[in-house]
Parts: sequence; structure tokens; C-alpha cells
Amino acid sequence: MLAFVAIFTIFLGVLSLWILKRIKHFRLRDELGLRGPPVSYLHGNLGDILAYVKKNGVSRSPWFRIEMAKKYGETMGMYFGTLFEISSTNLDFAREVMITQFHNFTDREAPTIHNAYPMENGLLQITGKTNKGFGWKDVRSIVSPVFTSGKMKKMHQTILERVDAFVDELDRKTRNGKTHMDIYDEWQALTLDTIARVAFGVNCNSIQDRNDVFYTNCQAFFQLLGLDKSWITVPLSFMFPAIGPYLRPLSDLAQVERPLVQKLKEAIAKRKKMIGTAEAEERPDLIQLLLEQDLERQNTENKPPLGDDVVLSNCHSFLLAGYETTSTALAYCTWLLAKHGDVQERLYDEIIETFSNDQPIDYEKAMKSEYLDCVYRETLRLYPPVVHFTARQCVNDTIVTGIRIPKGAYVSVPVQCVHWKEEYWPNAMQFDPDRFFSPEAKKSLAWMPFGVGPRHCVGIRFAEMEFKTAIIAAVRRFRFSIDEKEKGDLPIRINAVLMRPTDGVKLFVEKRQ
Ligand code: HEM
Repeated sequence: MLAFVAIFTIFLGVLSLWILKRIKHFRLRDELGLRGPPVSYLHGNLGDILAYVKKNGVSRSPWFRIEMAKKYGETMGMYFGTLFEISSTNLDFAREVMITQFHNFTDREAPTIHNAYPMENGLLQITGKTNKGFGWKDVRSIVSPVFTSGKMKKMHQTILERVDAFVDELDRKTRNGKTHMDIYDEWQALTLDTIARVAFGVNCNSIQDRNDVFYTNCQAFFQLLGLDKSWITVPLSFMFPAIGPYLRPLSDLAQVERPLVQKLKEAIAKRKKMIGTAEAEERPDLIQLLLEQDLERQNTENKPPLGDDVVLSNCHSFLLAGYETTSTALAYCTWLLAKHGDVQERLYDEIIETFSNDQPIDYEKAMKSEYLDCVYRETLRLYPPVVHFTARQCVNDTIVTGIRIPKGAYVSVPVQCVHWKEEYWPNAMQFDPDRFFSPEAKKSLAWMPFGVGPRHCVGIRFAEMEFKTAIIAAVRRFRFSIDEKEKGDLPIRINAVLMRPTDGVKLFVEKRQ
């Protein structure tokens, strides 16, 4: 009996301490002098997001933070479960956090459910310091050289082959004339096949077969990222971060991830055996380049090898980061071109002048096409596919633009809020590629679809090359249009860190004569 009383008393003591700590944590925002929506001690402000979406519809989810900023200021505080985030659209704030004071903000913000195998050592997730003797900087220094323009040129041939297969498939689908289709689905198949081949040497063929293991499981993975889809495990990991990593194996995410991980393991094992062969030299993939960089570092800097788990985590990062993002950008672009026929025809003229109808698309020329570059930039400004990933965890107490930021707090620069701010982009909601003829617009910090500073998107060159090659191939062969009645706004939604079309992108595709 005495033992029971003692245990119960200890339990009550620990529980009280835990509750007090939690209450103190939820008062942090007030202590820092920041404003934000009233907080629930259970879920923080998660309930506000769900209530907002319920009231206004999921298509308004990208406007949640904009409305919060209008109410509480351009730099404000919110709690996602216990995750305390200072969110700002102020460019001085963004510059300090992402660039000048990067040493104080090396880690990315993410729910703890992703701090687990197979993601934890991948670039998307890895922290500045790990307990394994390496951290973000080590992995980034191995991965960055994989994406230099020399290496990109080598990969361009593989991209061209996939783009050709994509155009042939659209040809087949439009052989009876103008055809109504979900172009998002088509672009997803293209970008998945491309990343699978270019990154892992895997010949998946979802352009023709949507039952491909990569295609079905990657699609399911992105669906499940939303709070509303993984509605137990993801919110629980926000509310009780300590249990997040243990929830992952139980989550639906793990179910769809398992076959992908198996495929990636096979691809890594195969590629390891090919190192040094003529075939590997001629057609390098990202795994090979990663393994080579790792070897070089071991030889020249006497560093220990990264190990198979780290290589696997990074391949997982390439797969997730490299397919959904680019397909979403391509879908937005074709929808905007279909809506703005004049822009489409002007782009077509530039393309035909530079690349005749059957000429292979030259990498250098594609990168130099001026109007195409404006269309690319304006698409990503108006519809940035990744919106809430430009977020960091503070690793040392510091002060940013006069605001005290304690170690452990998160800071975020929500991309759509910056891109849609009239102060930075006049007539922000208008699609106007011409604005990017101005060199100031090209250099502006307020254009941040790939993030900012040393931790910006490592795949930026790859994404640009794939996007531009695919748009040239598509626009020179097909005309895209939409019904007058569908010319309103495209329904979009926030899914975790992504902003994507709610229900596909339906438009008409017809062959040009
Ligand atoms: C249109 C396509 C893409 C968009 C809009 C995009 C956007 C982003 C954004 C916003 C970030 C966060 C940057 C930050 O925190 O400052 C990011 C990070 C990252 N992206 Fe991309 N991305 C795209 C394509 C790709 C591709 C094709 C790959 C790989 C093949 C890739 C790999 C990564 C990786 C590994 C990171 C993490 C980098 C790090 O933390 O060091 N992305 N991306």
C-alpha cells in the first residue's frame, strides 16, 4: 500500500510538472510580445485551422495565414500543437533568419513524426547536429555538387527521353481531336518517371501504366500528408512531440512508404555494383553521384563513409522533393497558359523561333529562352508549390529585427503570403510574366519559391531544367485551353507544406497543325 501511495505521489508530481511546463510554453508568445489567435492548451491553434477550413472550404486554406497576418501583424505567433512558430512576411526578418543569422537557424521545422526512419538523415529533414558525428552541412556538401550545371547537362538526355514519351502519350490521347483531360495527372506521371530514372536508374513507366508501384505509393504518400488525412498520427505528433518518431511505423505513411523504401534499397545495391563501369559513366544517376562524392570526401578529407541509411534517406528526399513539386508547377503553368491564350501564343512564337518542330531541345538554348523564363518565374510566384517549408528551428537564443527568439522556437516565412503581398508585387493576384523582364524582379528576395539562403532547394537547377524542357516540348506540339465557365480561380489547397490543386487540373488539349 505504501509503495502504491509513493508511486502515485511521484506520478502526480511528474504530471504537475509536465502541465506547468506546458502552460509556461503556451505563454511564451505573450512573453515575447507577439500577437496571435487565442491558444488551446491541448492543440494550440490547430483547431483554428480546422475551423477556418470547415467554415470557408478547403480551397481557402492558403488564405488562412494571410488573414491571421491581417489580424495580428506581419510578424506573429501561432502554435501547431505545441510547436511554437513565429511567422513573418517581413523581408528584413526573412533575410536575417535565412541568410545573415543562418548559424542560429540551421534546422528545419517539421512535425516529429518525420524524425524517423527512413527520413531522418535525408536533406529535407536532417538537423545541423546529429548524434552520429555528421549533420546537415556534411550531407549538403556531398549532395550539392551532384546538382552542378555540368552534371545537369549529363542528365538532360534522360529527361528528354521521358519528355518525348510524355508527348507521344498526349499525341495518342488527342488523336481524335481536342480532348478534355486532367493534365496534373499526366505531369505527375512524367515527373515521377523522370526522377526515378535520373535519380535511381529505375525504369518506371507510369506515363503508360498508372499502376506502377512508385506512382501509386507516391500519390498515396502526398495525399496522407494532410492533417485531415492522417488525422490521428500527424496531429498527435504536433500535440505530443516526444512520441512523434514512434508513431511513424504505425502510421499510414509507413504503409505506403515500405514498397518505396524496398525499391530504393534495390536501386542503391544495384548502383553500388556498377561504380566505375562504362555504363555508369555514360548514364550517371543521383545515387551514383552521391556515392562518388562520398568516396571523394573519404579519400581527400579522411572522413568516415555516410553509410547506407544516409544514402537511402537522401534518395527518399530526392523522390519526395523531386516529383510532386515539379509536376505541380507544370500543372499550374499549363492551366495559366490555357487561361491566358495570348501568353501561350507569345511563348509558342518564341519556342518555334528557337527550336523548330522536331529538333531535340538543347539544354543551353532552353535555359536562355527569355520569355519562357518570365513565364516560369511568374508561374512559381503566383502558384508556389511549396509554401510552408521555408521554416527553421532556432538553435541558439537570439534577437531578429528586435524580436527575441528563444532556442527551440520555430520561425517561418510562408511563401504564398510573401508572393501575394501587394507591397512586394503590385497587382499580385494577376498573372503577368512581363514583370520578370525587370532585373530587380529577378533578384528580389520576395521571389522565394525555392526558399532562401544556404538551406534553399538543392534541386533548383534540376527543377528548372525539367520544367523548361517539358513546357517547350508540350507547347510546341499542343494547344491548351479551358471552357469560358472554368476560367475562374483554380481550386487549390494546402496539404502540409505543399500548395496543390484540390481536384486535378482539367483542360482541353489539342494538337497544333
Ligand atoms: C518546382 C520544383 C521545386 C520547388 C518549388 C521546390 C521548393 C523547395 C523549397 C521551398 C525548399 C525549402 C527551402 C528552404 O527551406 O529555404 C526545398 C528544399 C529542398 N528541395 Fe526542392 N523544390 C523543387 C524541386 C526539387 C527537386 C527536383 C529536388 C531534387 C531532385 C528537390 C530537392 C530538395 C531538397 C533535398 C531540399 C532540402 C534542402 C536542404 O534542406 O538542404 N527539390 N525545395
